[in-house]
Amino acid sequence: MSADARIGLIGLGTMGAALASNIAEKGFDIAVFNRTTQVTRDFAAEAGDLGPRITPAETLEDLVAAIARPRAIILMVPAGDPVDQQIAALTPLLDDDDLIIDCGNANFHDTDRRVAEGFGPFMGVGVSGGEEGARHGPSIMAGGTPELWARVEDVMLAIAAKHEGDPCAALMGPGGAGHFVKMVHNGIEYADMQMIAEVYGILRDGHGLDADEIGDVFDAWNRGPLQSYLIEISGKVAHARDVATRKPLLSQIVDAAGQKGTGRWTAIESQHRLAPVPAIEAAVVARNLSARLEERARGQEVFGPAPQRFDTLDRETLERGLIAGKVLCYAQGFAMLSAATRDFGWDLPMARIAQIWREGCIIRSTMLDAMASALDGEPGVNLMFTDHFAAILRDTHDALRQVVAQAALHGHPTPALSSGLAYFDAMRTARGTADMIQAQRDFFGLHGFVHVNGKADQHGPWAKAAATPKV
Ligand SMILES: NC(=O)C1=CN([C@@H]2O[C@H](COP(=O)(O)OP(=O)(O)OC[C@H]3O[C@@H](n4cnc5c(N)ncnc54)[C@H](OP(=O)(O)O)[C@@H]3O)[C@@H](O)[C@H]2O)C=CC1
Ligand SMILES: O=C(CO)[C@H](O)[C@H](O)COP(=O)(O)O
Repeated sequence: MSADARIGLIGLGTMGAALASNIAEKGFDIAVFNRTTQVTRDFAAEAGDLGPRITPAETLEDLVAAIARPRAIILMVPAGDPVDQQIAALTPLLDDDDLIIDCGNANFHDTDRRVAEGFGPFMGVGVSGGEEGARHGPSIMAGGTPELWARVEDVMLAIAAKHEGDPCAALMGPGGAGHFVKMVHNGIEYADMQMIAEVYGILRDGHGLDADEIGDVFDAWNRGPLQSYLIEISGKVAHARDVATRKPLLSQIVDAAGQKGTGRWTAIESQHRLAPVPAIEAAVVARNLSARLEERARGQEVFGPAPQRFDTLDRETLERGLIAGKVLCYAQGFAMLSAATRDFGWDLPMARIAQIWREGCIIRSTMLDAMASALDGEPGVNLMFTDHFAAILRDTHDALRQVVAQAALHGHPTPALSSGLAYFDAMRTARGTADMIQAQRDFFGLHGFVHVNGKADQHGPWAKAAATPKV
């Protein structure tokens, strides 16, 4: 076997097979390996014109032998133990300077740990865009040193999606930075999807539209300010038919959402970073709640069905409410990235992140161009406060309020939209209600508070009595 492949790839599943084909199509020779050998054989057999650029390997030894030194090997296997298992199996076969690149959705803490373990050069790279993105151009969020990035940058830029010729691939920072950015990307994805699902519920159960009519609404919105991949595919799925029954496909799908963890990790990590992302948290909770099918059915028996028909919201208000919600999803996500820059000593390229999300990834949206511009001069700013998005929110927050209020009055759960609105209102309330929290904490625990006169560690009149030991 000649050792001339530019790169290797392990894991020919949905993403790995597409990524390997993309790499070969861009002119790089690639060696591939899959745990189940038949998958490797089938992949090679179906490679067509790309066949000459693909070396199928049936053992890890053959894979390693087929790659030019210093080697670079992509892992595209499920996050967690499979990655550690592959690293353990590969490491004894590799030279000291061979590079392993985990392109799956790893938890960034695992990526940091793997780098710290020092088994050899290692990068954690977030790849977004699903199968189609991986095949024809994903958005790539790389983590690692500039030296390691330089070794694979040509491949990554070649296979990435392009926005007006600009590759949607960049180095985010060291260690787990790439996987952190991908995690937050997925958090925004969860919140955006949940808001769309909530509006879908209002159109279906509130306005009584059928699936095709709902599809038409999303199609129309995709020609306006909401234009984005998720709105586009929402229109397509609404129009789709179930192959077996010819009924609208949506009506044949059990409404229990799956999840692999990235949204949950975003919500958990946001708490550690003290970076509020309530719309993302609400979206994770909504997925968890959706899975409680039996309890929800019981609740309907006990209380009667919640969502009622209503016609007190017009389509334009719904669209404008969703625009406000969408801006708030991204604002929360970018604020979390900003907190990570602060906490981890990273220098996440905020504007560049918005740029590389403009194509290829699941949360691509026409809004990202303006987000990139807004973050360019002021990377740490909350997008809510930038001229462009403040103007949009001034124009649309009332619509979001109408959507949330009307939905609540008519029994439609809108956790993500409601959380987005509460975030907006909290973030524009200079004098909130935490004075009560601080006084309560001081009352029962003598935790102290800051007085408005500037003095810290102050106590209420109860302090002396509370401090006196009981006899
Ligand atoms: N699907 C998507 O839209 C996206 C997925 N990702 C991430 O990409 C990664 C791969 O996902 P995807 O392609 O969808 O997954 P698939 O389930 O389609 O494929 C998984 C691949 O990993 C291999 N594999 C599974 N377990 C092991 C193991 N213990 N050791 C070695 N190989 C193993 C499988 O081999 P075998 O054939 O033997 O089972 C298969 O090739 C995940 O981290 C996922 O989160 C990232 C972006 C988008
Ligand atoms: O990373 C992705 C897209 O960006 C994957 O599609 C991921 O699997 C989506 O997350 P989940 O399965 O939790 O919905």
